[in-house]
Amino acid sequence: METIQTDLLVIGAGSGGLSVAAGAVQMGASVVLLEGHKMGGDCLNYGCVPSKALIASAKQAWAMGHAAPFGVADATPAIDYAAAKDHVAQVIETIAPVDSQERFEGLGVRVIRDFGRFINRETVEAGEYRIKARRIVIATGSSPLVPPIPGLDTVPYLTNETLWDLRERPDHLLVIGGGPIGMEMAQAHRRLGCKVTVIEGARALGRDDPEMAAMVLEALRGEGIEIVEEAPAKVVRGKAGAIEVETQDGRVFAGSHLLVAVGRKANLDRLDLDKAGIRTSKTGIKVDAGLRTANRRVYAIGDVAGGLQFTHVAGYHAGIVVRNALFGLPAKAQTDHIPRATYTQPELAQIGLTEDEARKKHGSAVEIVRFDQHHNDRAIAERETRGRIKLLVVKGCPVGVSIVSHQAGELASLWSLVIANRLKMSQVSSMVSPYPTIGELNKRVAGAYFSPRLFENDTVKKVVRLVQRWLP
Ligand SMILES: Cc1cc2nc3c(=O)[nH]c(=O)nc-3n(C[C@H](O)[C@H](O)[C@H](O)COP(=O)(O)OP(=O)(O)OC[C@H]3O[C@@H](n4cnc5c(N)ncnc54)[C@H](O)[C@@H]3O)c2cc1C
Ligand SMILES: NC(=O)c1ccc[n+]([C@@H]2O[C@H](COP(=O)([O-])OP(=O)(O)OC[C@H]3O[C@@H](n4cnc5c(N)ncnc54)[C@H](O)[C@@H]3O)[C@@H](O)[C@H]2O)c1
Repeated sequence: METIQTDLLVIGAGSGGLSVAAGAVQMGASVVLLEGHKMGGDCLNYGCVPSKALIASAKQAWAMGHAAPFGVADATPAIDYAAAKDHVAQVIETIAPVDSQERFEGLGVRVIRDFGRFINRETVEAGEYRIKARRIVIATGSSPLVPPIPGLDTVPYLTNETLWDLRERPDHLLVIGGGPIGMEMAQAHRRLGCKVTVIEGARALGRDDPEMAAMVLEALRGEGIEIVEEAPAKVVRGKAGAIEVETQDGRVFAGSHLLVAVGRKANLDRLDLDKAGIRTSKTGIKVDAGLRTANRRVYAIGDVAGGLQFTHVAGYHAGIVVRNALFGLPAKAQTDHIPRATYTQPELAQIGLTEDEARKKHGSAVEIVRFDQHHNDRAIAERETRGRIKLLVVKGCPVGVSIVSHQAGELASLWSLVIANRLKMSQVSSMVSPYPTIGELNKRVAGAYFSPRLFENDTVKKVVRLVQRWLP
């Protein structure tokens, strides 16, 4: 067994771990990176990248069938599901070099392709190596949660780890779980010609503002997706090609394939965390605001830290840990300004607080401003008029923004900047957006905030009349 001494040991080469390793090594630290499975982790291999690639195929198919209003005859797309999966594989292959072992070794990181487990508070073993590190970052991510639904273990089912290898197009895809994974994959498959039924135990897109989620759900139902809510799956039965899901209210839904998308579980099992004095909760590793675990030498970031589970959050955590572990700076992870988007069409984005959360925190001080996308000229030109921005403002500063738009994810970044820097609405309204862009929506909602203050204000009117009298 070889013993290695290093400044920083990173366990897991996914979105979070790769960002820490790249940042730390380029700032002069010696870095060892462990990866037991695929470089790039969930996002590249089983998550964001393949899902967005399949959504892109589905969008092409949809556009072909809905071109007539633009003066281009509709065509029935000849969908080759296996070829769409080839597209998915090519997209992964194109991005993979950025996350590869070769690239990281080129940066000076020592990459070990094995699973790591703690043997004491400062040492981890991986295969033939024993690594002793000044600081350790756990970035082992999460895996699909497979719920203990009776019968599930007797039928073939898909998760986000196996869906990408499926070559035959499902006739009828049943999806258990109406969260982001379930809804994104439901629409992609519907547009690729499958029947789709989503079985959701509570409210579909339930983490989002109900008013905004309802707009997306209406659009998805309009495309022919059956979305059954308040119907927890109780029993699963059947065989390949003929699967049934019975819900708690006794209804039975039959389909050819089943996708299970009911959330995630943190990857803790292989780590032997008790040997390092690291504590866990139901959702993952317990960390403080600086992402430090109960063992002060060890940090946990990304999905395994049990909070928000997004690639950009793992990347943000990486920046916090680099500041803490390398420079000893007391950086803290905030959540106020973290955006998220679900890439259905229309997309659904949230930055900061939802209306419910804002009312709980700020009570009657919350002002709500809405601006609908059908007033946006570019949206009208592109026939993408479904959408709304809903802005929550407290004492002149935005505290939350919910967006439904075909470009909601693109519109979100501005509001992250605004909330992160506690900018005021007056500063947002000083921005000029090029015409005609969907981005004008951000400016127009700021305008909608000021309109009543300016146009329905007697004092303003008196001042204008007075000034006009004196002007030459
Ligand atoms: C279908 C799907 C779609 C998604 N879409 C989006 C999206 O559009 N936008 C977005 O922001 N997020 C999205 N996510 C979430 C995103 O993929 C995760 O939040 C992100 O990958 C988390 O990064 P991470 O570094 O914490 O973990 P991961 O990327 O999962 O990386 C963890 C790595 O650690 C390795 N590992 C585990 N245990 C050990 C061990 N003991 N030793 C060594 N290595 C180990 C694993 O093999 C893995 O490679 C999606 C997720 C799914 C499932
Ligand atoms: N666009 C994105 O950024 C994106 C896309 C996909 C996934 N993700 C990340 O991955 C995480 C996991 O996504 P997810 O959709 O699997 O999880 P989720 O926890 O967001 O949603 C799971 C849904 O399954 C339902 N459910 C649970 N048990 C059920 C049962 N027995 N029967 C019926 N419904 C049941 C829950 O009520 C919930 O609505 C997300 O929270 C997000 O962090 C992000």
